[in-house]
Amino acid sequence: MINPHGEPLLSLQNVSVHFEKERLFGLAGSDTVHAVDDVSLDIYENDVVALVGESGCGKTTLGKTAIGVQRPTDGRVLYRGDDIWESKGSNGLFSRRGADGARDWKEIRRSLQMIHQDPGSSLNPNYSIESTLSAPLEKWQPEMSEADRRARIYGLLEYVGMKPAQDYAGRYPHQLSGGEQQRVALIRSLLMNPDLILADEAISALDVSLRAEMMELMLELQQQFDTSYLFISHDLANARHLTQQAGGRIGIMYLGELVEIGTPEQIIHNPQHPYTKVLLWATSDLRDRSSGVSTPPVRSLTIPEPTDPPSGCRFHTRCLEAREVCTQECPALTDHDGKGRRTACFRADPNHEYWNSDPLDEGRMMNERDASGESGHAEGD
Ligand SMILES: Nc1ncnc2c1ncn2[C@@H]1O[C@H](COP(=O)(O)OP(=O)(O)OP(=O)(O)O)[C@@H](O)[C@H]1O
Repeated sequence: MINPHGEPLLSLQNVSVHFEKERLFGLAGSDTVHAVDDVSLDIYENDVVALVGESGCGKTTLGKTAIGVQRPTDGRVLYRGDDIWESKGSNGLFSRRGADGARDWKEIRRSLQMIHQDPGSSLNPNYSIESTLSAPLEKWQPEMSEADRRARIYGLLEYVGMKPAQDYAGRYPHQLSGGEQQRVALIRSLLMNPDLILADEAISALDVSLRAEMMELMLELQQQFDTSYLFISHDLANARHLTQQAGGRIGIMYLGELVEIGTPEQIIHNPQHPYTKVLLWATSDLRDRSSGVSTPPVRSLTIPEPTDPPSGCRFHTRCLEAREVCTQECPALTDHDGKGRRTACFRADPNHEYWNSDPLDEGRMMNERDASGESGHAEGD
């Protein structure tokens, strides 16, 4: 899928999302949160893309922007070539198939679905499982008879291991385990016949033993329903598990930016971006124990605030490899070796002036940190 053919299903073009945040302690004015900055990403039919990064790096905001739930402050999101915000209308409240032929927003909405970390909160507690699963079929396949609908729902419940289906169909969400609720949420999304499902930390709340099972199920159902997944996780090991089997890609985010994207093979076994190496170090299942490195490969544990991202490469304040040029210039996400993987780091370019740049002036860095009051937060806060 790294060199996919055909038009992208979804194309994020230079997408930024900024939020205005009131200042604390009654201070006048607001700060701008750079939740997502200048991200471009194409997602194809039957694609699987996993976004990974530490808490607050913008994964959810980017995912919601991809499915049209969050409006970008800059850039465009195209669904099969149509700008989804033009289809949605300027106030985001109405749908239309305009004179200019813009695609119907309702069609886009159905095509881009989401499952959450907590399925309990997205399943209506007053509806039985059968009613919950009937609703999308009644809406999108109104010609289907009641008997066929029931057969379809029972068939899927059995397929995901909820047997006897008749018993489960009559239950209410609170009568299911977390894993069962998540399977129902997945089936409900799939019954909308979507092109893409945003799975935002969809397996994080499950017991470790159930996570692999849920990922297998997602992949099996992907084949049946012909859908793509945008999978959000803070866990690189889960992202690898899912993308490896699906021939997908892992995208690494740092402070609102996509800093590296490639196949799981490229990201796990040959990472180019220093931040990807930090994530690998922090993932006990993937850490290279033979390296004997017992401390994280970073200069500083402090993660800068998204209201005040560092100049140049945003990772330079923590990067062990940073040089002076990294404090001034922002590296573009680039395919440096023509193998499809893109990295936003000067070190991936053997001809970049980085290699002649001076080492970082530690004294100046310290002064800058002091001057800014070291406003960031430490990893794990
Ligand atoms: N509606 C909002 N208003 C203001 N700031 C927001 C809003 N939504 C998100 N943010 C901020 O944007 C940044 C990115 O948040 P986001 O939830 O996208 O990150 P994330 O990587 O998904 O984090 P997590 O893994 O903790 O869910 C954070 O600093 C967050 O506080």
